[in-house]
Amino acid sequence: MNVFKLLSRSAKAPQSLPAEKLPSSGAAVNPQLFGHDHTEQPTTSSKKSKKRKRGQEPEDSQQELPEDLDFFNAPKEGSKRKRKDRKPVEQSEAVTTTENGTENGAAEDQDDAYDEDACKRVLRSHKLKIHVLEDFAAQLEAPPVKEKKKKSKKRKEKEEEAACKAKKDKKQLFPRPLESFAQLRTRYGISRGLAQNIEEQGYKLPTEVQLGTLPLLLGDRKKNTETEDDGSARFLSGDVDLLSIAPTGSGKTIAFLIPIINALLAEGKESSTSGPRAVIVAPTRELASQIVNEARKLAKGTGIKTALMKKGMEVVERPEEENKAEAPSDFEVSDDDKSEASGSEEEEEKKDTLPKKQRRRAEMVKAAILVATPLALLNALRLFDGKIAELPSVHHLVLDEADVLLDPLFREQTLSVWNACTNPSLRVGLWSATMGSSIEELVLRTLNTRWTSLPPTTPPTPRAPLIRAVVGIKDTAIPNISHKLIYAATEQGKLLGLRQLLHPVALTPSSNTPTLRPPFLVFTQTIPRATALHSELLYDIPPEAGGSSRIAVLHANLSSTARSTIMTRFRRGEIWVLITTDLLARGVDFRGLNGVVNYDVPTSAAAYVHRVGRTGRAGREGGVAVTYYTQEDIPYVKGIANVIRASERLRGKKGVSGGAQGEEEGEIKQWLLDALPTPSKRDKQMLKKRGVEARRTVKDEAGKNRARISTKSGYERRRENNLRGARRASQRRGGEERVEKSASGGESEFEGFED
Ligand SMILES: Nc1ncnc2c1ncn2[C@@H]1O[C@H](COP(=O)(O)OP(=O)(O)OP(=O)(O)O)[C@@H](O)[C@H]1O
Repeated sequence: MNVFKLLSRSAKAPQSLPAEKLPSSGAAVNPQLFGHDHTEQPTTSSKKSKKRKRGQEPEDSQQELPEDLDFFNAPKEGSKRKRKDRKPVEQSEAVTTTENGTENGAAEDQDDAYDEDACKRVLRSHKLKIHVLEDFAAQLEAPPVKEKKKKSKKRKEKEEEAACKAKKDKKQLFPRPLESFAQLRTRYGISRGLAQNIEEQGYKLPTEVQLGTLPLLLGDRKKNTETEDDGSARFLSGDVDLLSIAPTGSGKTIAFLIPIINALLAEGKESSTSGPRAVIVAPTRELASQIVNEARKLAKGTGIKTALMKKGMEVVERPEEENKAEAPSDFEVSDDDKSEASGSEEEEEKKDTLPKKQRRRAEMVKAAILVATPLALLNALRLFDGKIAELPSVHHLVLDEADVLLDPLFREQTLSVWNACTNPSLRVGLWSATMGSSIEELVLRTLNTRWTSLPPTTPPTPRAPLIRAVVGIKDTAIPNISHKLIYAATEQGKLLGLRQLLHPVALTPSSNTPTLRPPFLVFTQTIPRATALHSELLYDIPPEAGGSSRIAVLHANLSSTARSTIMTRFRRGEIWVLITTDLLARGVDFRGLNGVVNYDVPTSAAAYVHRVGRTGRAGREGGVAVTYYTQEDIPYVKGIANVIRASERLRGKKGVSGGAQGEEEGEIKQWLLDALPTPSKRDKQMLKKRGVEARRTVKDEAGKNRARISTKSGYERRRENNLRGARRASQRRGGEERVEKSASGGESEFEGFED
């Protein structure tokens, strides 16, 4: 008897969730994950907030919300400025208005009520920790002197001492948290156009990562002018490099886009012609195009353009000879690419009237913000002689999903892009929901190398500090979803389990299977497994419910058009079940996704965090993450079980330390954690690199990659194989007979036409 099977059977049947609590039923009243009350009521140093536990309804949730909190509802008549009436905001005007002060000044009066204790309390309640990274603090205390001579022993010792000291007094910062998006204009003086766009997007209450990092990146003007400076003013000037680790779906995208768009607007029109001024790198095309959409919405009407890097676009001027060699006569930029390249529709219209030959040259990116995958950008930067062209115009570099971009898989490409951004005042932002310490070290090393290789300036330019902001517990899944870790024993068991999820019977409260309503994502380890699972499940959805059109597969081997069509259909709700690989594990935002199924276990704890983070976005409750594991996966499941337990601890479940009595019971019991083996470091590395060995793709006789996912037993499959073999053999025999006949006087074979 298998102990895992026995024990997982004993688990309590999960209760079905009320319909209104599903992610697909709409946006959450509050997008924050922790410490809601501090932002619901303006906090002052004298007021203490009452904490509400996650999952518990706010007292007034049934009542009508105050207007400033009712931001997810349709705008009431007359409450919103009409788009048509809005004049495009001139960049210069935006800056002038900003400099002249606030539009209504309403939030300014609250500023004085906030003292440092209040800041500390709010940041703590939102589980937000902000530090200046140690090495940097040490170096700021003793700025690096570029030495020609070898360091003396004494000097080395001194430096080590300074580093130790800095480590001890690790500098924690307490910037004034952003209470509402309205404060972006009143306190941080962002441009009016940008503020209007934020308002039109319905964003009012900032999430944890936004309330902590926006003040850091926009620069707290007030703090800088205060005389009683405790030394933190230089870190709050806005001129910082940032490492931000915040839960999935917590709104990191707008947290890095708002400061960039604002800075570009402040720079003015003059610099708009000299190449991209901000580069955002993302690991997949899907994520990159999502960022482009977000940026375009935020920068609408401001004159700031955003482009998605595509094949055939250029970011640097090439010598004439290279252009000739690089533009083959049959090359033409697709209509789609063209509009992305310049971002201006009028320009595109003009170009369409040009003779075809003139349009054949690669499109030059004119947008101020360029979003790209590392490889696409690197290809565009690669010169004829193999060298990488420089991008000195870039002042802002963002690595979204920084840990995967700096992982060995993308590392070389990402670092090449980073090093191509040669502007000495380049500010870098690294964002992700997970960040290993080795990645942090790599970031520090890279920044150090870049700093020491800069030519000396007079007067010396102060080094920008590297600040790290962490929301919640690092590398943990979001607390607002429920996790099911199910032992399925075999591959067939997993398929049966998934079929139960697809079958409407699974939705009844009495059912012993998890409740999972479409739309949901199903993750597999490899592309062949995703396609095999798709063919197996293709006819599982009844025709009355839409049949095979409701289920689709998305992976990197599909054309980009097919990929974007599937994404659009899934977002529209036409596809209910999307089978995919880790291609969609990171960053992609499907707001109303009800669940995630890990059909194959993720290859690391971080991969689990990102995969399951596709549901429960922006504080939505009711998302479910189902993970099946088989006998082969047992050596690797402990990491995932630990992540689930930590997430349940954040949620406050019973049976998990920190959980209160009377709360729901946690999914991961102590006996399971005790029973699961701890994988070695090497095992973990191998798993990350190769996945579960038993699930790796095998090549069939025809040399094609095949993955077998089927409910058929081994006996049935053998019988079918034998039959197929017999049929092939008889066909071969028939063919040989025909050849023999033709050789002995039959029609001669066709041997081509004579000249
Ligand atoms: N302040 C806010 N209020 C309400 N919704 C928000 C807010 N900020 C962001 N959102 C929404 O939250 C969703 C998730 O945002 P986003 O994709 O930026 O998350 P993320 O932190 O980058 O997630 P991931 O780690 O998965 O990449 C988006 O639909 C976005 O529109």
